[in-house]
Amino acid sequence: MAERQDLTCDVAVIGAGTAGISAERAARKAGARTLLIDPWFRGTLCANTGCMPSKLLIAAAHAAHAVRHAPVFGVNPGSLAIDGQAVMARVREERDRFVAFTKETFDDLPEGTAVTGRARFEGPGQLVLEDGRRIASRAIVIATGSEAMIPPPFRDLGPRVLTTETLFEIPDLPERLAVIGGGPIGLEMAQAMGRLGVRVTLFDNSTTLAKARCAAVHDALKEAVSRDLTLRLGCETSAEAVDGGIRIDWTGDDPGRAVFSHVLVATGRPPNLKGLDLDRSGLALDDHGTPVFDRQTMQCGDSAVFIAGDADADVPLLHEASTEGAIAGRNAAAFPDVAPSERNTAFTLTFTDPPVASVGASPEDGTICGRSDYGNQGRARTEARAEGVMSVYADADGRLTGADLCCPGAEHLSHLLAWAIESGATAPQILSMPFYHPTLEEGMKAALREICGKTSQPVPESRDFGNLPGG
Ligand SMILES: Cc1cc2nc3c(=O)[nH]c(=O)nc-3n(C[C@H](O)[C@H](O)[C@H](O)COP(=O)(O)OP(=O)(O)OC[C@H]3O[C@@H](n4cnc5c(N)ncnc54)[C@H](O)[C@@H]3O)c2cc1C
Ligand SMILES: NC(=O)c1ccc[n+]([C@@H]2O[C@H](COP(=O)([O-])OP(=O)(O)OC[C@H]3O[C@@H](n4cnc5c(N)ncnc54)[C@H](O)[C@@H]3O)[C@@H](O)[C@H]2O)c1
Repeated sequence: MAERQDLTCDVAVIGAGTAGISAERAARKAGARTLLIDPWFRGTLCANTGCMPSKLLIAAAHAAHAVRHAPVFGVNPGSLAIDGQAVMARVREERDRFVAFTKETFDDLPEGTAVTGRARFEGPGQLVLEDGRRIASRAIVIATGSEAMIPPPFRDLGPRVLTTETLFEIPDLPERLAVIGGGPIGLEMAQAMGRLGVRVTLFDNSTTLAKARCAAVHDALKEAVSRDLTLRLGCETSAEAVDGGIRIDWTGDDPGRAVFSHVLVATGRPPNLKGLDLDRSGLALDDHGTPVFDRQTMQCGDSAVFIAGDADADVPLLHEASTEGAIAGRNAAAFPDVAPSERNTAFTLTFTDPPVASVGASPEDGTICGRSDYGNQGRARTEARAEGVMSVYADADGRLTGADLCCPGAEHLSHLLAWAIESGATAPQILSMPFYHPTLEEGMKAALREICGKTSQPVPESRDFGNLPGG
């Protein structure tokens, strides 16, 4: 039998996804000898089964929608034919390119850094791989990601029940799809499938989609997605495998039953910590079994263990995984000289059409709110996509604190608002910036002026405040 080769390093990173790659890189940059441990090194969740394949499917849906919408402009492209197999083949082909890019990162690692295996805690600060090799390290970063949660009624019903681990592997578009869960995954995939000609019903046991914080934004989102799919909110579902599909029974205002060729379960992604034997780690765990940590240092208590990405269940988003990895890796290398880092303004963006975004503080009592209606906005009208709203929040001095939006261009407008909030800008300061005409950005002016009015902040005198020509 080959002799076991224990491994030694300064920083051991568990998980080679976005957070782990970033942590290893940051620790190495800080001078640490690192190990990056993963059972597969398959590339990141983002590239394989997350952000990128989902956006590829959405891109196909946009193309179908544009063709369907073209007659509004007097452009008649003829009848629309969607080749489901070609749609899915392109998703996989382009996805594989993204995966190959992320895998190139592993080729660039110094010799011996990548360790194939599954790590778990054997004791405080002690890691072991399933083949028995032990890892001696000064610090550890946990970056094991998240996994799809499948509620009991949908378990063990066979391959017709999909998660995003399997959705992008289906050879053809489903005939009739039930989507369980109206969070970002459910909404993005349900609308995309609907636009690609799939009959889609989206079920959520809550009455709020995408955890929307603003009623006007929620109404706009509901109205938009209802054009592409059937929404059933506030209902419980049960499911059974039957000939040719999965039968779903639902409760609620309009209870019923239907058979779907496929079901996509998108009911949340808890952290993937099960196999880590955290009970042996000596770390303080919360009620869900997740290590208690400081989000400015990513340190778990005062231990030499750090956590980053979806594994910490804080903000399961790509840019946060990457930032948290960098903070955790740098601090793991410097341990015990751990330094806090400023975190970015909270920001979520769901890629529906129109997109829905939340930035910064929520519309709490005492916050000033200004609103822009995009239902008649000039540039949006030229493109026959005038709909939705933007709510912008500010403190009593007119300083922007948050925003909720569901309107054309929200993907970009929400970035501008996040940057404005993070730079501490006030409504009058943003109003004195240049606004080109005709643009979707001009639509923001109404909300900003309303904030000026409500906070007695002067609208800049050198700017006209009448209605814009054309909308
Ligand atoms: C369908 C979908 C769409 C998404 N779209 C977006 C989007 O548009 N924008 C956005 O910001 N976010 C999006 N996200 C979220 C984003 O993809 C995640 O927040 C991010 O990829 C998490 O990165 P991570 O490094 O934490 O996890 P991962 O990339 O999953 O990495 C975890 C790694 O840990 C490894 N691992 C697990 N257990 C062990 C162990 N015991 N030992 C060693 N290794 C282990 C795994 O093999 C894996 O490689 C989406 C997610 C999904 C599912
Ligand atoms: N554009 C993006 O940034 C993007 C896109 C996709 C995913 N993500 C990330 O992935 C994470 C996971 O996404 P998600 O949409 O799976 O989770 P989520 O937790 O955000 O939403 C889950 C939804 O499912 C509903 N639900 C839960 N249990 C249910 C049940 N038994 N029956 C019916 N409905 C049920 C919830 O009410 C909720 O609306 C998100 O938190 C997000 O951070 C981000």
